[in-house]
Amino acid sequence: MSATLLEGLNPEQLAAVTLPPVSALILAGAGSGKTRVLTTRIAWLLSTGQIGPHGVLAVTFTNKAAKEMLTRLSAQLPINARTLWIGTFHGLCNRFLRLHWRDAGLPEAFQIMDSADQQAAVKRLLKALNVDDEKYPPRELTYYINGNKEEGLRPDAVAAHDDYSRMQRQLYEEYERQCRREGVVDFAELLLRSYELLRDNAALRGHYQARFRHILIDEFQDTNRLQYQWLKLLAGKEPEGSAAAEGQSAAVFAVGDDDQSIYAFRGANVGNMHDFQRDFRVETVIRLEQNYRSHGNILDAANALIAHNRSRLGKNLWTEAPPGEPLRVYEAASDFEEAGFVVDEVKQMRRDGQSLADIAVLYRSNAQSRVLEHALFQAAIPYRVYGGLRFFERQEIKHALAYLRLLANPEDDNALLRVINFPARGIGNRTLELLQETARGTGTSLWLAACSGGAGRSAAAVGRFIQLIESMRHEAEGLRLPEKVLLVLERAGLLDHYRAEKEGQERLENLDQLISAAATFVQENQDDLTAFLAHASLEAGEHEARPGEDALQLMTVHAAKGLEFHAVFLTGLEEGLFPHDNSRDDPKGLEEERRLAYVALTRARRRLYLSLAQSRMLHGQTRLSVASRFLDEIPAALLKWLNRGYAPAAKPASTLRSNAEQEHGLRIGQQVEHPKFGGGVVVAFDGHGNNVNVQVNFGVQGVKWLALAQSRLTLLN
Ligand SMILES: Nc1ncnc2c1ncn2[C@@H]1O[C@H](COP(=O)(O)OP(=O)(O)OP(=O)(O)O)[C@@H](O)[C@H]1O
Ligand SMILES: [Mg+2]
Repeated sequence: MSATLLEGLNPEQLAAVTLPPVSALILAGAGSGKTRVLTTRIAWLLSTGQIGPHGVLAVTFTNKAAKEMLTRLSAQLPINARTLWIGTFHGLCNRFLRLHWRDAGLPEAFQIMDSADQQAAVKRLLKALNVDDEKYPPRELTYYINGNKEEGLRPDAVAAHDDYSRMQRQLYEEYERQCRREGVVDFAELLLRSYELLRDNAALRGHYQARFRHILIDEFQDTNRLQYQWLKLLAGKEPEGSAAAEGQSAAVFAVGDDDQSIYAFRGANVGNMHDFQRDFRVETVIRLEQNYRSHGNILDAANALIAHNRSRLGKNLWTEAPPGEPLRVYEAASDFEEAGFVVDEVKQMRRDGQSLADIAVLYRSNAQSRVLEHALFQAAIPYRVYGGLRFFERQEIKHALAYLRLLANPEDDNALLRVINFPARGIGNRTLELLQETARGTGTSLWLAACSGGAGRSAAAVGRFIQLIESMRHEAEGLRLPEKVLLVLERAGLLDHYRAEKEGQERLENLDQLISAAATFVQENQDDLTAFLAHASLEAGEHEARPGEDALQLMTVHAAKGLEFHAVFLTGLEEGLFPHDNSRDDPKGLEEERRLAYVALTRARRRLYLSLAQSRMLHGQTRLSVASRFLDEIPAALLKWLNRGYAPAAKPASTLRSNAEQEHGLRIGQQVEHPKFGGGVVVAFDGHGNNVNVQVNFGVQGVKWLALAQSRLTLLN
């Protein structure tokens, strides 16, 4: 059995798969067979009877990778896949805590909070304690809590040197109390709690150390400190100096590529690769240098790109495969045209018999998917957004659409239920039940029930919500569709809400894309809210790939790690987008962006498209952009420009531009300052010359039309 398992492996791979039970590091570039070696080693250990399924623990980076590994193993071997501990760090910790909830001090049915839940919990806490959330912004506090947990620090171990940090520490403590009371754990807690349980419970630790004799970890370069500490405990390397643990530690088989470390921004510590060699006295470091995935030109491009990074462990990848075709570069006039290009090429490949599932469209930021999805929708090409949601299914988009639906029709119960308490305004479940009862009793909508004052104790809060919707409806009259969208985002408090969230940046970018979607809709169709809402529902559901249906794969570059496809489109290769604005001025950040680009290029087996757009719609407006430096870092001989130097579109795609914009630099979404009304955002303007009128949303001060010449407005950005 093991002979066929090992067939086709190259000598280094074979050596790695059949290593004796010692700790080892497999350091190798993309597509060199790391994941394959890891899976094959598990199969080899099992099939040669060196260990039973219960003795293996393997960590993957995604749930999908875990599932694939399990499927492959149970196809190869007569084993019950469920006995194998294969999963992500979070998945494995969850499994561990479910088994030992009592020892871990958790309720049996503890619930897991995702990051949005956690943020909401922190906000609730601040409110309950009457803490000023401007002084202690929820986002910052959540970051503080998670950061400490990832360092393994409980409140009593956190250093605090002034009043502010003492308060933070106290809030951390209160937050923990609240979680305990409610029986919930956040992501960081899953890990920390598992770690502490192993650390403090000698019997359990002994049991698991004796059990898991082989621990294997894929994508080791992206583990964080706490994950590494947890591994050390599990493998019997902790506590330090404990003689009992020495000599019987598990064999840890770590597989990684420093060039693909792309989660430093979330605390991943590539230094773990170095520490691992020291802590586990690793004597065997195996390098795999043959790439089996990509054609030569693709590999050469990736190698050349990553060579621009300074901090590397250094390795060189080669392939026996032929050079193949050059990389195809397409410079589009606009993001719409870029999407059109992707659609045309996908159609052609489909005609040539290529399955859609083996084609991936990659982008740096989630919000970029909107334009691509729109083009695919129009071309009726089924697609799936991998590792994320389709644009119109994203939480923030659904919230914004629900407000818009209420503007169009306040008696839309679903929309009302979605946002009556989002952002939180103190309207609880009991109030909603009461409203629903009233509505049922009188056979009316929730809106009418709410208007009739049937809201019990929270009547005032409900009243304010009704007022909010009414005033938005009033203000929206006569506004253009994209302006209506912006008005809703501002007035309903969605922008403020997500600005305060730790991971809110991506959601803000998506909301921004909703304004752009509205602007496009007006251009292509009509300026009508109801029609736009219908369009959004259709696009959300219509061409959704059915389970099992062949579908194009859309995803962020982060989500593509470890995967491979026949053909890959890497889109949006523009300065500011990729490399991302956030990292351009920071050399470390730039190197991480380059590693990310390296991950993207190395996903392709045979065909790689690189595309960029000279203009892109942001905030409902067209912005011009410059080609990404990464394109210059790939040798020109490997690139085939399909249309170099394409002239920008003669007319900007946005209809929001007007004379005023040129003369006064005004634009929708612009921040302004007024001596009397304070800070505001431009929502509309018209007229020209000396007669420009501008409409500004001053938040609590209301939305006002001002004559620009006399307004004493300062334009801020
Ligand atoms: N010895 C081999 N012979 C033929 N194909 C191989 C061999 N080793 C690996 N492959 C194939 O090469 C491709 C890349 O392998 P794999 O995904 O394991 O690489 P990896 O190093 O894990 O890549 P990444 O760094 O992107 O995660 C897969 O299709 C795999 O089946
Ligand atoms: Mg891999």
